[in-house]
Amino acid sequence: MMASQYTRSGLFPFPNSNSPLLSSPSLFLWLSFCFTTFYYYSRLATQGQRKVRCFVYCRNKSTPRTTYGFTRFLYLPSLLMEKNGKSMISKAIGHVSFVMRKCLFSILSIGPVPAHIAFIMDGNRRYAKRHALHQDSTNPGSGHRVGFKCLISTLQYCYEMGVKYVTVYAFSIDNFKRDPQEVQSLMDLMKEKIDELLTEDSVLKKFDARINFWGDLQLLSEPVRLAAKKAMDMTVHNKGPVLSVCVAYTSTNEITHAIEASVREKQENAPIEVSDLDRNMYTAGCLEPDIIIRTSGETRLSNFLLWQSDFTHLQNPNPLWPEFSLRHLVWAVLEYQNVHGYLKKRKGEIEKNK
Ligand SMILES: CC(C)=CCC/C(C)=C/CC/C(C)=C/COP(=O)(O)OP(=O)(O)O
Repeated sequence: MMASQYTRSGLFPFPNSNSPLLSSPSLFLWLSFCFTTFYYYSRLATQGQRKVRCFVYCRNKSTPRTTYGFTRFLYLPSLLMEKNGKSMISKAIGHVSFVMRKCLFSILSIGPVPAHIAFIMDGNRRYAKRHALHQDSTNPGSGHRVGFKCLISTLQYCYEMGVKYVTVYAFSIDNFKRDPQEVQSLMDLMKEKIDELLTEDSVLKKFDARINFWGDLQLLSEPVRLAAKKAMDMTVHNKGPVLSVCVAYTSTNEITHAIEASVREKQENAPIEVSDLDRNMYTAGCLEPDIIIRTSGETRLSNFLLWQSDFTHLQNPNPLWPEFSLRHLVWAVLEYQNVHGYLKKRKGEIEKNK
């Protein structure tokens, strides 16, 4: 039904747009320019320099001496300027990337910026397998560790863009059925990472963000439950954006709890309204997600935010979660801007007929 409203137009290989951004070729060219420059800078900062540095320090026997000497000569200034483990050049590149992101996000904000983005962080184990990360029965969480790093950079981009709520599906109730050693290792990782989120230089501190944990927290191991509670208490008065972590969560479980709580609140035989359930959902007080992004190309919602997603734009990019990057996030927002007008109109019509 939606597809019939679309026609291809102009420079942008997208359906017809309601967003002023997508319908303007010059802005699109600007966006492409900013993004490409940023992308190559950030690649240089994260991968290139590290690889070259490894190469310079750990020359193996097969490296030709001239190549080794030449590379060393080229990168000597950056090595000399190294201060506190981080070279001044990589710091400068960090600043440039930040400015490029600012430009990119201010161009993006010409269209509607989503207030709430939710992520199903799928594909961490497949990533570990594909990249042959050290992962055996005693250390099953290496893909999830890379996944956590990706979560931190994604949070940073979302908050810089002006997204107020970010929600992530970190552990479903069904995940407790996995191998006990894997569950234990994920719980240990969760505890470690929650503690890390409370440190001075964490992304939560930087943006004065609040953290929520949604789910049947009684099912969690005690250390994780206590860490989650401590994190919620410590950030409850923060005024910045919000991170909600769904752990020991399924949507059907959330709905069941909301029904039970609504029944408890009501007088005998009083009818239960949709608004009663809304009030008793974990998500009460939070806007419905504008976009749900599930990585690794999976197209199912897997019992995630079913109650809250009737007007949500679903996105299924192909990369595994640890490979998800700024480029995929920007693409998701552009697609959302493209369908935003249609979703808003449909929502208005349905609310009018209620
Ligand atoms: C504190 C905090 C928010 C921590 C979150 C850490 C993190 C990245 C958790 C992801 C958990 C998870 C079960 C992902 C699904 O990938 P999968 O294991 O199902 O991988 P697969 O799809 O390849 O099987």
